[in-house]
This record gives sequence, structure tokens and C-alpha cells, in this order.
Amino acid sequence: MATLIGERHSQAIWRDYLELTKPKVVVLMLITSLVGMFLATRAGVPWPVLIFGNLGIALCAGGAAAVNHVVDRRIDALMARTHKRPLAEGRVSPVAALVFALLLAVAGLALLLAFTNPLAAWLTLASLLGYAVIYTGFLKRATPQNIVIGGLAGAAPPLLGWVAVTGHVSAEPLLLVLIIFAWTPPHFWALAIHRKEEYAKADIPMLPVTHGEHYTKVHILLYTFALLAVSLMPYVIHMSGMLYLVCALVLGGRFLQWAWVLYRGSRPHAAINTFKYSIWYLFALFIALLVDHYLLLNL
Ligand code: HEM
Ligand SMILES: CC(C)=CCC/C(C)=C/CC/C(C)=C/COP(=O)(O)OP(=O)(O)O
Repeated sequence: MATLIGERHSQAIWRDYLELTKPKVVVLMLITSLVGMFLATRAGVPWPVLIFGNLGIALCAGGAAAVNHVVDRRIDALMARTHKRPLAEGRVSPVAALVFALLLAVAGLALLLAFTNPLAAWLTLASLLGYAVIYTGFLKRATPQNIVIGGLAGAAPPLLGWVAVTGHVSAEPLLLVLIIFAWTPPHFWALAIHRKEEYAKADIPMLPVTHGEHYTKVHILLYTFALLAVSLMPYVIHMSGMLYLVCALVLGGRFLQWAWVLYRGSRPHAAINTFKYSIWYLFALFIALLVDHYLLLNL
């Protein structure tokens, strides 16, 4: 019996630390960094860069997410979506979470330095600080444009992947960053409309709280238009081919449809459905980039 309880306890702790890293978000980021790596070269990606480069990026992103849990523990405790988080409920102490975050970040940066190049490591560190310090520590509580500016950190992984392979920044990965940058406002503001009351209760100035739902929906629609336009650019600059173009048009068209439904208020649960669609959209768009890349190479 004692062992059973002990096992259950240790499993809960293991899960708590995993939760601190926001694993599902990091997995989608990893898909975008992987695509950045594959698109960077016509030859294969060297396997140490593939394995340890992505592991390094994931560890740093997870470390940044753990810092976010520490800084936000009081507001997380006030919101239904987040009140069961390990720090909000006191299952993990702030000091333990910070030590964990530091270990992840140091291990991640060490892997990037050892198996990729210094530029990839520095850019990853900048993204880590952008999310953990600039967004979480300042912007989130300061301005309704918090997620637009902070979105740059989350948008960085395709660039990090590309630089890990090539050692330098170029236009193509910046275009991939721009796609995620334009995607972030519809992604987040759709959820923020759904959770507006909670953000108001926690006194966080998210756009639907400060400027109202209508204003937010207009901006979701405008950013979704911008996203559709930007997502066509890889085809325009001959980075991707016809398959990608068709996918970008279909996926972007569907996103616009959701943004329009949300704007018109013509369906119940439109906000949360738009948020869920945003995640599938980004996943599918990056898979389309990848498949198209290998089709083009084999033509
Ligand atoms: C500053 C930029 C971003 C903000 C403010 C933001 C915000 C959020 C929020 C509040 C959630 C809800 C989490 C929950 O319900 O527990 C979420 C979920 C999610 N986000 Fe984002 N996000 C951003 C960028 C990104 C990026 C760049 C990616 C991936 C490339 C991403 C992928 C995801 C995924 C996969 C989920 C679902 C997680 C789950 O179901 O547990 N997000 N995002
Ligand atoms: C090195 C690197 C690539 C760093 C990127 C770091 C990273 C994990 C960014 C995630 C973006 C995100 C989920 C923001 C939501 O935070 P929030 O605090 O607004 O949402 P919450 O209320 O769910 O915590």
C-alpha cells in the first residue's frame, strides 16, 4: 500500500514537471523548427544537428515555459483554465521550478553550442528571454499588444532550425517566422475572447478585455487576411511549389471562414473552434511546406 501511494506520488511529480514545459506547444514548435531545418538544405540534415539541435531548442523552449509558470503563478491561480497548474496549486515550489528551468536552458544551450553553431544558440537564448522575461515579465501585464510583440519569440523556431543547419540568417526562414508572427494574434485572441471574463478577473489587459469583443474580432479578421497573404509568399519567391500553394489557399481560406463566422457571431462556440482550428492550421501548413519541398527536389 505504502509503495502504491509512493508510486502515485512520484508519478504526479514527474507529470508536474512535464506540464511546466508546456509540452504540446513545444511539440508544435519543434515541427516548425524541423521544417526550418529540412528546408534549409537540398542535402540531408546532418543527424547530430537534427537530433541535438531540435532537442536543444525544445529544452530552451520548455525552460522558458517553466519560468512563465513561476512568474504567472498568482494569476494562474485566479483563472479556471490554469488554476490546476503545478505552481498555482503549490505542488511544485517556485525555487524548484526555477532550478528546473535553469537546468533545461543550460542543457539546451550547451547542446546547441556543441552540435550546431553559436548563432543558433544565441538566437535561441534571445527567444527564451523574449518569452520568459520580456513577454511574461513585462508585456503581458502592460499592453493589449503583448502577444503581438511577444509572438516574435514563439515564431522563432523555423529560423532557429534553419540557422542550426546553415549558420546564417536568410530571407526564407524569416518568411516562415513572419507566417507564425501573423498567425499568433488570431490563434491567441480567439482563445482570449472565449476566456475574456477570466483575463478580466486576473486584471490582464488582453485585447477583448481592454477594447471589447467586436474590436478584437475585427483584428482577428485583419490578421487572418494578412496571414493568408504572407502564407502565399513562399510560392511567390519560388521557395515552394504548386502543392504548397494549393494547401496554403485551402487552409487559409478555411481560417478566413472561421474568422468571418467569429466576426458575424453566427455560430455558437466560434471563438474556441477558431482557436482549435488555428493549431491544426499551423501544423498542416508546415507539413505542406515539408512535403512540397521533397516533391520539388524529386521532380
Ligand atoms: C506569444 C505567442 C503565443 C501566445 C500568447 C499563445 C497562447 C496560447 C494559450 C493561452 C494557449 C492555451 C493553453 C491552455 O489552454 O492551457 C495556447 C495553446 C496552444 N498553443 Fe499557443 N500561443 C502563442 C504561440 C504559440 C506558438 C508559436 C505555437 C506553436 C508553434 C503555439 C502552439 C500552441 C498549441 C499546440 C496549443 C495547445 C496546447 C494544449 O492543448 O495544451 N502557440 N496558446
Ligand atoms: C526558445 C523558444 C523557442 C522559446 C519560446 C518559448 C515558448 C514556449 C513560447 C510559447 C508561447 C505561449 C504558449 C504563450 C502563452 O503564454 P501565456 O502566459 O499567455 O499563456 P498561459 O496563460 O497559458 O500561460
